[in-house]
Amino acid sequence: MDKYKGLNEPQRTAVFHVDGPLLLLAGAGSGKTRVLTHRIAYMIEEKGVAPWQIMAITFTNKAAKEMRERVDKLVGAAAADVWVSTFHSSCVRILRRHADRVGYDRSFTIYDADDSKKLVRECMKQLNVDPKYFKESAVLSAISGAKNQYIGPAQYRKDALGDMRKETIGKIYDLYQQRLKSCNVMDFDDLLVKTVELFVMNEDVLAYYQDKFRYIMVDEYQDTNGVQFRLVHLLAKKHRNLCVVGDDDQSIYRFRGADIRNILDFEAVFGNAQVVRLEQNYRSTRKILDAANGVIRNNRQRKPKKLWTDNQDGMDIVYKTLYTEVEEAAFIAEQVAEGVKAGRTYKDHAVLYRTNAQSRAVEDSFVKRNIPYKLVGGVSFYQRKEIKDILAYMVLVDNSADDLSLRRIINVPKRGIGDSTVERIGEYAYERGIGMYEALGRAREIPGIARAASKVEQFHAFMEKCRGIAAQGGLVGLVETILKETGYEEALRLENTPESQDRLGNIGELVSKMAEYETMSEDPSLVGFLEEVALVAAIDTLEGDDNKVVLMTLHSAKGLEFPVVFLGGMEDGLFPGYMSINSGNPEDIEEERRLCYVGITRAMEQLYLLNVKRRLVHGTSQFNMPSRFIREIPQELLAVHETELTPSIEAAPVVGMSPRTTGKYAGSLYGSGRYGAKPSQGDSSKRSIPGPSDRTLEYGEGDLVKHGKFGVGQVQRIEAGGADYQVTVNFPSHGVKKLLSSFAGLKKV
Ligand SMILES: Nc1ncnc2c1ncn2[C@@H]1O[C@H](COP(=O)(O)OP(=O)(O)OP(=O)(O)O)[C@@H](O)[C@H]1O
Ligand SMILES: [Mg+2]
Repeated sequence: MDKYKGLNEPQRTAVFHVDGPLLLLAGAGSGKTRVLTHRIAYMIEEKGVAPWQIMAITFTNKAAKEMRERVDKLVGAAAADVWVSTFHSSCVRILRRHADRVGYDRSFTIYDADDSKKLVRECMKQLNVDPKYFKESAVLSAISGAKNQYIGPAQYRKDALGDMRKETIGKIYDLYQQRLKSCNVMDFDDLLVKTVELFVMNEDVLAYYQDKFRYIMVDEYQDTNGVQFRLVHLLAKKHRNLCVVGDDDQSIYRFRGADIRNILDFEAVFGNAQVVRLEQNYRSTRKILDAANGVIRNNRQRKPKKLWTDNQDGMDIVYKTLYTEVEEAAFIAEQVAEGVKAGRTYKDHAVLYRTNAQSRAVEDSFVKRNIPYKLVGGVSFYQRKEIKDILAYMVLVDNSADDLSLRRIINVPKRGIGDSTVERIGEYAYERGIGMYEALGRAREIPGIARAASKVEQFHAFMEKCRGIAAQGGLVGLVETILKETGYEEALRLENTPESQDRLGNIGELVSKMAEYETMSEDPSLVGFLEEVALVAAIDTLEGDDNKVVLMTLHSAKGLEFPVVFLGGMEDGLFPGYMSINSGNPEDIEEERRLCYVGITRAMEQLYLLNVKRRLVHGTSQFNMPSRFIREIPQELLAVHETELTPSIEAAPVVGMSPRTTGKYAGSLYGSGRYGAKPSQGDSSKRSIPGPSDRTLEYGEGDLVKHGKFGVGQVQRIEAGGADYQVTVNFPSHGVKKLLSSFAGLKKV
């Protein structure tokens, strides 16, 4: 039972409560996820629960991977059969076995958002819906919203009666769903919807899984939506051994249908639930935690709670205003470089932002300074054109009913099959109720494509050949055939531009991934590979062992932690965004505030809050006020920098910086010596202090210094003490130390 010594009392209560419903409701960094992993260990080792009877669901693939690793470490090989996965991958696993029970072939394909959008576009075209009035993305998000609430097309159309706009969307939804089904394709939301449908319609299947998964755990439960709730409820209602874990203050996916009531109503839905609250935060320094508490307490819609910590006060939170986003980015790069010089690793640092577009400037500055970084989200690897092209070939080999993939590549690279030919093939197939691929085999019969018929036949023959190769296994062989015989690779090589080189590099990466998949997986198959690819959420590109700075949106940072966190763009209009400021709905600001709370609580030791006076957004300058969330942080927690403040930002507890023209831009936040440790200190220009023995120190109050034993710390006070200086330094890992400068060997970092 030694394993459980590292848990506090309420954590242990939660770990040892195995039977019956359990709600673990607690703030950020209080060890919720840690409880889950220990609970799995406890059930297997102490309660004799079979690993395959345990299902643990997390929100992102990255979180699932991390949980898997932690469980493996705690339990060892015995844990291999525990299902640790996201909702989506659990559903895929279930549907691969039973999709026929909901009218799909088990080899169904999975569409990503981009594919779905294309299909919506096609449906709109077929229904003559004017894209001027209906944006695909809006239609798709309405469809997705409906699916998240488990509302099917029929129900949607019924509810829409009388609302013209909704009626139209209902029609599109209906056709979209038909088209998906006829191509044997599911979109991301369908994975959940169809699994729920499977259980609702097939009692035997449900009973099987209810008995299989006797113990169910869900992390980040505050962000579950309607269909996810149904799924969990169906699975758990027989044995009622359900443990959900979450924090209402971290509910940030309302826009994707997350329903905070799922967690707030848990006790009502599952009677006799044990409720455990955790209040001690183990992740962050006290200052960081106080800042987070300062922000979140402004939300009205929350269960009051207060997190405390035994951790050190830690360093002041750095708040800095720069002039442009380019300077903001340069500043971040500078700080990372300094941190690394002082002994941190790159991956200790994370840059979090509200919108993906903000990453661009940061990336540029990192490239300039040779700082390795990893972008999570944005245009992920699998969204790149060349990757999607090659994968479309492979999807078509796997599932010839997938018309969308066929359309994508029938003339890529160009092989003389024009748009009108493709349309004719589509019409021909549609009239006969067959797939386009089947129609290719009858090219000669298709009216109006006479000249292209032989090209179509050639393409068909080539695809047949590929299917032959695939049937014999050999993924790499298949992809190489595609790359060579279609001329795809050659065309890029001839183009010989930096972009085409880049694309070739990406393709090379894809081939290596396939090779790796083939050697690593127990039972490699084309469909298995494609599944893995389809499930790679953006977050997956974040591999633990890569020593790189992580750049990602606040949304994808949920559940993660980093020693140093930069929150850029702390501006009203960006964070919180204009939409939420102007919506008139206070809930929108509250959601943004929760996101801010999530962001702050990712930081373990050091937090930077940054904003700029002028930001280029879509090519136009925006002049934003500092984010209201900054004002909500107790001012004494912020490191203030004396500077020539402009009147517009003086009102906020702001640190500005002098314009670039007046001198060197603050090379280091502390390094320029113009920062005081406390705002109250007023003048903090302590570039160097003349000392008793006429020596000068290279650091001033507020500076970061490195000590041989204690690591990096922040200078709080420097006092002249006879022949030497007494320097008070706050080391996050060792607390506040008073040192004599001549002995301490402190180096400014
Ligand atoms: N009892 C404990 N003793 C020491 N460290 C702990 C304890 N509980 C949790 N921790 C550590 O605190 C950090 C936060 O834990 P964890 O990630 O489980 O929190 P969480 O509540 O899931 O946070 P979030 O709300 O952000 O998901 C981790 O580094 C974890 O190892
Ligand atoms: Mg967690």
